[in-house]
Amino acid sequence: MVTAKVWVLKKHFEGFPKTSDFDLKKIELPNLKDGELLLESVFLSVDPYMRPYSRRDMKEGDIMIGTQVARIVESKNPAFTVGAFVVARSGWRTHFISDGKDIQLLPSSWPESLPKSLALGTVGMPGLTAYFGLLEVCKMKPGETVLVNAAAGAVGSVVGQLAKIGGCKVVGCAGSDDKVAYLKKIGFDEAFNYKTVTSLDEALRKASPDGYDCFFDNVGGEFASIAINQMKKHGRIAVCGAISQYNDSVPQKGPYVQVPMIFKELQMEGFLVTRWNNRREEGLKALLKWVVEGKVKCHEQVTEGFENMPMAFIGMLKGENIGKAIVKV
Ligand SMILES: NC(=O)C1=CN([C@@H]2O[C@H](COP(=O)(O)OP(=O)(O)OC[C@H]3O[C@@H](n4cnc5c(N)ncnc54)[C@H](OP(=O)(O)O)[C@@H]3O)[C@@H](O)[C@H]2O)C=CC1
Ligand SMILES: CCCCCCC/C=C/C=O
Repeated sequence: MVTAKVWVLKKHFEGFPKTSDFDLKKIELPNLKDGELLLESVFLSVDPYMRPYSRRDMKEGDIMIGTQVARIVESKNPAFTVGAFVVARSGWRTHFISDGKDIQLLPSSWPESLPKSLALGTVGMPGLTAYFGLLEVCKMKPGETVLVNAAAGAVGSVVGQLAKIGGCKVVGCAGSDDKVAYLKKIGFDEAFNYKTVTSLDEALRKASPDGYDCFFDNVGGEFASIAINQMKKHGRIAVCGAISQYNDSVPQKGPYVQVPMIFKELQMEGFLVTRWNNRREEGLKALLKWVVEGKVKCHEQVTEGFENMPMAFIGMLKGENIGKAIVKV
């Protein structure tokens, strides 16, 4: 008999999440039936989507949603061997049972030297978000200028590096000087701290006086309202996230997008990475290749200990992470 530790949503978040909104519980797992596997989480992901999705999909008392890299510790399913690593969407749990249908083995070409936690970041859902958002929504072309915010995070840092690989000029904004230094280190052409500039409008203009062809928006709100005015004619905006609004109790008011959209003839498209689930293999293969070749650099903010999951989640929402926020069990 195995005892799993799980984090449940004790109370729906009101405004910014608090550690008291979570409860740590223990669950006894039953013995395996034929066809089942017992898995042990090794790395867990904390992601912004957990904040809006908790309100949409969860009720109080549910186990927190989320993804992990897990090791198979027992198998009664001939398709899965003990010791193999998988990506699962089993929520905030140390151990769980699967029938093998809802898990994905790490690609067989995964190098032994590469941290398996990258399957939750650059070579996982956030990397795929950058890949499909840039290629399919922004439709970036060589020679164009790409703007990305939350640029030092899991998605943003990949967006900037893929745009460089694609022959673009890249401007990134982030919320600390350390993050700005990181962006320059990984090849962004221009980067600035949006929290310390005197005028966001001026900083965006200085970074690209001709404006922007593509805007990969992870933040929404006021930032997006200002940036939209600096799009070039026929520019494309990929509305990926709106993290500046996820913790609002009262919805933010405009300014509104219609006038710049009309006069600049912009395209603005929201998307979910799951739209390209049928091209997941293609995206992961490309991302893994770039990482192995050293063309895409990865950084992780690793919090040690399953008991620190809520703290890691809250820290990520506050902007404490450079690169992907991960919890190591
Ligand atoms: N559409 C889709 O399918 C997907 C969308 N997303 C979205 O992409 C965005 C980035 O996700 P991800 O890369 O995982 O997260 P990050 O690793 O970028 O972490 C979140 C970052 O957001 C920034 N941030 C937090 N609050 C604010 C705020 N009020 N204003 C501006 N910036 C803020 C912080 O960076 P800083 O210090 O720079 O402020 C923080 O580090 C999120 O909006 C997320 O919801 C993610 C995956 C899939
Ligand atoms: C458990 C994986 C779910 C991935 C969906 C991500 C969509 C994100 C939207 C905003 O953050």
